[in-house]
Amino acid sequence: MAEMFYDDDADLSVIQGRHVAVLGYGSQGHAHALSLRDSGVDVRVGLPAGSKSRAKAEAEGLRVLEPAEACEEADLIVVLAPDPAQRKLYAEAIEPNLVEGDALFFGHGFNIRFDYIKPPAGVDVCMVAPKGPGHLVRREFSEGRGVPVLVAVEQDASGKAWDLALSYAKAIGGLRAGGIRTTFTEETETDLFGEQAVLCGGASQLVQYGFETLTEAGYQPEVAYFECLHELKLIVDLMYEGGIAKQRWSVSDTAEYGDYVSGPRVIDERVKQNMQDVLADIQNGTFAQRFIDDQDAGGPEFAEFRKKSEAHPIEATGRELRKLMAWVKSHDDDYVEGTSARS
Ligand SMILES: NC(=O)C1=CN([C@@H]2O[C@H](COP(=O)(O)OP(=O)(O)OC[C@H]3O[C@@H](n4cnc5c(N)ncnc54)[C@H](OP(=O)(O)O)[C@@H]3O)[C@@H](O)[C@H]2O)C=CC1
Ligand SMILES: CC[C@](O)(C(C)=O)C(=O)O
Ligand SMILES: [Mg+2]
Ligand SMILES: [Mg+2]
Repeated sequence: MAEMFYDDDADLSVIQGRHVAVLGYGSQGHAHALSLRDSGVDVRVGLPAGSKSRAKAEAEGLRVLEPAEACEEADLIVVLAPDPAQRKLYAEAIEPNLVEGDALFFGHGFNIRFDYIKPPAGVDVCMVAPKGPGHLVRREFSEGRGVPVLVAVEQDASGKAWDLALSYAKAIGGLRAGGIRTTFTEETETDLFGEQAVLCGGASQLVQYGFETLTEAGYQPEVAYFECLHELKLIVDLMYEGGIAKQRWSVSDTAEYGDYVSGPRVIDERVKQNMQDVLADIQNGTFAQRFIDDQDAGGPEFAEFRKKSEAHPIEATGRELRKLMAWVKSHDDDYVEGTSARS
């Protein structure tokens, strides 16, 4: 059984006694910076001079400094820039400003797990990794709820790193939903697996294949969109509330019987073998190497993938239909319809 932690297990005053630099103000960065601030923590944001995010952070009343300046002022640095940017950010802005007694925090273990960052002794190295997108981490916190977190200590130089990590997790609302004690390795490998095989890669491919199968058979794209994408949220909401059992409780017996007959036909044992192959590539570093090599070359493969996916016909159909459903709207003012890139 996992070791679980809730609000009563953590002392907020621990993180309230620190000076925090949040590096990056994107999906996770804005959520952590604003929720730490709202929890009474001294926060500054570190962003490069020409950063597009500067105006957003300043509009929220946050102090924004260059990353190196923010790190120099702080005794706790949380690295929430994109994973492939972290190695250079660490070498240029973080490492020169780390002193004994400081703490280095991450929202995901990628750079520690794959050895792109090697922190010095004398520094606590911790992770508070939300199990949800940053925009939801902030939305849930603001509404008095929270997104679960995985918490890990890689290096306990102070002897108090665990209490510090738990206090941080409480300050961003993670312990309202529950924190699980883990390791950087377990978090990194399971997170990469989940997003590739199930949550993002698996689900997106399933939806696109469903849409293609119906439209290529001559059915209307709008019907295919409602069936394969729009309704998926409503079905997943039931799973979120009560597991797969509750979803099966609510759908018709026809759907439930079809689920048992055709689910394993569509997602057969070869899919499980594919998942095992994906997991092996994560564990042996093949995926990390491919991603970082592409990013180091300016991301040509990434840009090609993104362009192809944005051009899939399901996106255009969905854009038109969502305009007609006033209640289906983006909660995020800075989201630009039709793009995967963050503005
Ligand atoms: N996205 C998510 O929901 C989740 C992310 N994580 C982890 O959190 C971390 C952050 O990911 P995510 O929030 O998606 O990142 P984003 O892509 O949203 O981060 C972009 C932000 O980082 C800034 N940035 C880019 N380069 C630098 C730099 N060199 N120095 C400082 N700031 C920089 C960007 O500035 P500009 O505006 O100028 O581009 C922007 O503010 C990663 O480790 C990720 O794996 C963990 C759980 C979920
Ligand atoms: C599912 C994708 C994720 O792992 C997340 C939101 O938890 C990410 O890296 O963004
Ligand atoms: Mg994740
Ligand atoms: Mg992830």
